[in-house]
Amino acid sequence: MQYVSTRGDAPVLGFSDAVLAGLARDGGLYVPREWPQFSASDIRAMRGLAYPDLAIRVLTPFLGGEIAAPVFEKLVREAYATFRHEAVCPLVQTGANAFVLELFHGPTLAFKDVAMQLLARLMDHVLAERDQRATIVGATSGDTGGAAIDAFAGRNRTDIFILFPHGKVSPVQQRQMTTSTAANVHALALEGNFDDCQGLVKDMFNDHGFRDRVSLSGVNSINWARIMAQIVYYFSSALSLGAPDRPISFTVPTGNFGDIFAGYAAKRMGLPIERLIIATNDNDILARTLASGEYRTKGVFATTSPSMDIQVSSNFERLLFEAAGRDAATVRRYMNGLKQSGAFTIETGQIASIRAEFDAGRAGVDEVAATIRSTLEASNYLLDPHTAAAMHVAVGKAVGAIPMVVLGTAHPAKFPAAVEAACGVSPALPAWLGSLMSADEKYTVLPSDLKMVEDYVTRHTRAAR
Ligand SMILES: Cc1ncc(COP(=O)(O)O)c(C=O)c1O
Ligand SMILES: N[C@@H](CCOP(=O)(O)O)C(=O)O
Repeated sequence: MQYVSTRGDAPVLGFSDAVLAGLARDGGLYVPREWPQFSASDIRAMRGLAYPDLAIRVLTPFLGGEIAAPVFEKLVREAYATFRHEAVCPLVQTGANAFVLELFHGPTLAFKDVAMQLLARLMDHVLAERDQRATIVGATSGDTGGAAIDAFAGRNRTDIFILFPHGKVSPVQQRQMTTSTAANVHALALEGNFDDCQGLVKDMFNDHGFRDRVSLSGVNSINWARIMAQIVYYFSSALSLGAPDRPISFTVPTGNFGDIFAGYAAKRMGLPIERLIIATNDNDILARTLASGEYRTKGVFATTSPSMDIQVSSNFERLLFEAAGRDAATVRRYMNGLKQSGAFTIETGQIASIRAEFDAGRAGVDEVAATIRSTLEASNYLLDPHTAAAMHVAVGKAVGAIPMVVLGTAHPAKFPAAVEAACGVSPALPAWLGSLMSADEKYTVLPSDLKMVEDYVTRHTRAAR
């Protein structure tokens, strides 16, 4: 398997190089040259597999033979042994034909753990084989940072720098980043919002001198391996509900479009998915884009679902590449428009092809709170605000007998204030995270300034040449 850039002007890479590359050198995102295919009988044969075995089956075609089967199996088993639920990603019924796919049983209580635990092990393996080190720089609106720090803490071949928007993440999210005692972990509170953090990370990748000097790698969903690992739970949940003999729809709380793009990938690989529904909060750029065909950024609003407070939705570029028939020139034109004027208009045929697969809806802060309350009353099920945004959208989009799976992307205890304000119940952190809120915090506040962040990284990484 080879990986090509959505902007068509970067080297074509094999799997291991794509894992280390993060962003392509032309500013684009890597995608597999073709989608592995599973027939209905291949999918039927996956029924009953334990999650790690399913992951091995679904993901092996992406490796292109670069990682020996016993090694990959060991990495996968170790990654999912960190989860505290036997099913890894269990499916819970919350209504007639309505389900929540719980993705928050990993070490940091968010869906990011599913991919990050595997990615850290894959990177370590590739770096060890090459006897190299890497500097990881990541941006977070709250959950990626904690998951990445947990997965990479103490790893000898990587130093990790996480940029989070100062004062704009929940206290639990912040402490998951700032209480690590590992010497290779650096939490950086940036004066700005998530889009500023993500913009700086991309600028660092596009500064090739810096990139090469520190052997830069990325752990955001710009890294193909993040998306890849997230494909598996679309298969596991659909199989539980009768795939491939029954189509399933998914509603996904969406920010950077990584999670829902993994669903699109699963569909392209043969999984019978009826609709992929994008749920946004008040930062509704994707819902507006689907309605109007124009992608137009406006300011970021702070909401009770802070991890979705995003305007520049990185992985939408991967979808545009597919919708444009993999024409990199079209993607470059759109991305230039975004850079120059904060907007671009999607060609008519392309937006029609996106609408054929996707639907979208928005949940405002009051609707999120009302959904937390009503779901608790009706189903005795406590939602976090991100999952609640998706639940609100899903209710309006459910169609007849087709099961609707809402992706449960975070544990409610990560957002106790918003949950308590909505329904009066303050969810407690699991006992094994008990010391989190009293541990000492360590982080550095930096302005949203490329040079200052690059200088900080250069001074603190062990990978600088
Ligand atoms: C809890 C939670 N839900 C939803 C999202 C949105 O996911 P994505 O960025 O993959 O669209 C995020 C952040 O990524 C998140 O942390
Ligand atoms: N919501 C995310 C933002 C970064 O997304 P990623 O999937 O690209 O890492 C977060 O919680 O940090």
